Amino acid sequence: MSDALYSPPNLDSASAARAREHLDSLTKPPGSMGRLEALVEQLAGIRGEPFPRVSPPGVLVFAADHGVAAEGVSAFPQAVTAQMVANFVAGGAAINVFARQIGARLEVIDVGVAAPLEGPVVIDEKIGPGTANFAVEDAMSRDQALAAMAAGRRASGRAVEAGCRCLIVGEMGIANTTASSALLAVLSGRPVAELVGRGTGVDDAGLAHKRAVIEAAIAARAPDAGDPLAVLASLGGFEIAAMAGAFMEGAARRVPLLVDGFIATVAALLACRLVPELRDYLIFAHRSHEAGHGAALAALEAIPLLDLELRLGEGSGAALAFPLLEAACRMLSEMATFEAAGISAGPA
Ligand SMILES: O=C(O)c1ccc[n+]([C@@H]2O[C@H](COP(=O)([O-])O)[C@@H](O)[C@H]2O)c1
Ligand SMILES: Cc1cc2nc[nH]c2cc1C
Repeated sequence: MSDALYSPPNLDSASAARAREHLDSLTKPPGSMGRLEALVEQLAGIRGEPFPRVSPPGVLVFAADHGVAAEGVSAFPQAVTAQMVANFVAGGAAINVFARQIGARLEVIDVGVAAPLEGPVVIDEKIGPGTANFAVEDAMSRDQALAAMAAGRRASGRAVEAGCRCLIVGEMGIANTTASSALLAVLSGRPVAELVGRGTGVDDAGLAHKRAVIEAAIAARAPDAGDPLAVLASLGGFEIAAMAGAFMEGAARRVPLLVDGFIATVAALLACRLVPELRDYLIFAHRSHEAGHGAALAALEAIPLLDLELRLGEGSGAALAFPLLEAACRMLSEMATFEAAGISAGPA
C-alpha cells in the first residue's frame, strides 16, 4: 500500500459496546429507537468515545469542471460550475443555508474549475482547468488523480484541526453525473443503461445521448476495473478524486463521514476500493433521485438515512441528515435511565 492510501484505525469496539449497553438502560423499550441506535454505536466506535459528539460539523464542497461537458451531456453549461462557486462565496446556495442551520464550518475547494476564481472562502487547490474530455482521452494522469486526492486529504485535515467532529462531503461540477456513471459502470460491472440518469435534468434524447457517450468512452478508455486509480484517471473528475481523499483522511482522523448524493457515493465507492477499511466510517445521508444511486449504494451495502428525492449535490442532502446524527448522540447522553427515572425496566 502506498503512503497515499494508508488505512484508518479499526473502530473502537469497547466504546461501541459501552454505548450499546447504555442505550439499553435508557427509558425506552430496547431497540425502539430503531436505526438511530446502530448509528450512535457506529459513532461511538468511530470517535472512540462511549458518548460521542458530532458537533460542530464541517462541510467540504469540492468544485471542478469536466472536459466531457463538451459532448453536451448536461442540461446546464460548464460556466455554471464557476457561477455556483461564486454563489457559495456569496452565501446564497442551498448548502450555505443548511450549513448555517447546523452551525457548520464550510469550505469550498477549487480542485479544477475551468474559470479563474477568487473569494475568501475558496481554497485554491486547482489541479488544472477541468479534466480532459474522456470521450477522447483519459480524463487525467495518475499523478493528477493522486494530487487531487491529496488536496481532499488536506481539506479534511484542516476541518478536523479547526475542531470539526463530523465531515459532510459534497461537490459541484457540471457533467459530473456523466463521470460518476462511467466510474460506477466500470467499478460495479453493471450496464451503463441501468446507471445513467438525468443529472441536472436532460430530456429523453439527452439521456440517450449521455448513455451513448459513456458507453463509447468506456469501450475506448477500457481501464482495468481491478485498478481503481486507473479507472479514476481514465473516467473520473478532480472533485471525485478529492472527495475520495477527504474520506481517507477523515477516517484516519476518526471522524464520521456523512456521504451526500450520487457523485459523493461513487467517490466513496472508489475510496473503499482503494482502502476497504474506510467503509466503517461512512454514513450515507440520503437516496438521491439520480438513477444510478441505488446501484452505488448497493455496491457499498449501504442503507441511507433519508429518501427525499433530492438531486442537488453540494453536500446539501448530507447537511439535511446531520441533525439525525446530533439527535442520536443527544439521545445517548441526555435521556434518563430506567433507574434514575424510577421506571420498571423488566417484563410485567
Ligand atoms: O448529488 C446528487 O445525487 C446529484 C444528482 C444530480 C445532479 N447533481 C449535481 O448536478 C451537477 C451534475 O449534473 P450534470 O447533469 O451536469 O451531470 C453537479 O453539480 C452535481 O452536484 C447532484
Ligand atoms: C444551478 C445549479 C446548482 C447546483 N448545485 C450543485 N449542482 C448544481 C447544478 C446547477 C445547474
